[in-house]
Amino acid sequence: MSGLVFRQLFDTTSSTYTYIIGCAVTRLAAIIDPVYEKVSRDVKMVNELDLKLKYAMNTHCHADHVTGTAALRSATGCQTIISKASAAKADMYLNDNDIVKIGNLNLEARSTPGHTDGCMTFVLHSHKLCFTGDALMIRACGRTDFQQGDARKLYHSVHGRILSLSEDYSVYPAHDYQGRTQSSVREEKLYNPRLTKSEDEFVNIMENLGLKYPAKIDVSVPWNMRCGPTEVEDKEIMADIAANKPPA
Ligand SMILES: N[C@@H](CCC(=O)N[C@@H](CSS)C(=O)NCC(=O)O)C(=O)O
Repeated sequence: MSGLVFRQLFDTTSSTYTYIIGCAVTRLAAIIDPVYEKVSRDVKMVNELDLKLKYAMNTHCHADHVTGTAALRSATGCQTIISKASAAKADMYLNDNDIVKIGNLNLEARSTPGHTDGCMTFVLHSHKLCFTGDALMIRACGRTDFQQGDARKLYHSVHGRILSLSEDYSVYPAHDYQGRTQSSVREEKLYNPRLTKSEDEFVNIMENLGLKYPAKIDVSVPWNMRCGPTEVEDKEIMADIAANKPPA
């Protein structure tokens, strides 16, 4: 990928993908959807790639893991970013169609609500990549039964803002639970078992997913509304997260 330094990292506990996107010329970088317990790994990787972290961003206020964005700011001096519509705390807030400049790279922020109101998909047109968070997953999509979940909104977000990209765009989600790493707009248009259906059928599927609530929802949402802990992988905080104890 000419001009781009790109890594996909995985957290086995929450099945979260974290992405590093770096400009090969200026060495400036952004990290998307970092996990609190993995911040040391991420800082090491950024350093080994000879990058300087400019932004730590979230696609949305996650409900299943605590974000590493504020800890990355403490460790590297980067700025934290989330959508304005998320109502979560950060240094910078994104609105629909905003562009995040990372050296010579331009990352477009597309509002894709439905899993939460503040969900954004980040699109790197120069390299035909999109980071879909929990809006579009591989052969799946984000659930719509809590936070501000709305299946009809999600259906229109995914069709209007993601599957409308050209078919050769690669799709990188925030999670996969079956070991898959990436997809494409073409594959999801053809094979997504939910989004290939009519809107009404999609709503029916989403109302009957029968998923348990994420184990860490009660600790993740309050932390993520404040950008996560500022301490880097603090043992007591990690023990509290493991014990489902929300921030004071
Ligand atoms: N078991 C996991 C939570 C799994 C889950 O609910 N995943 C979410 C995204 S994280 S809020 C989702 O939208 N899943 C959709 C799907 O079809 O799997 C846990 O306990 O954390």
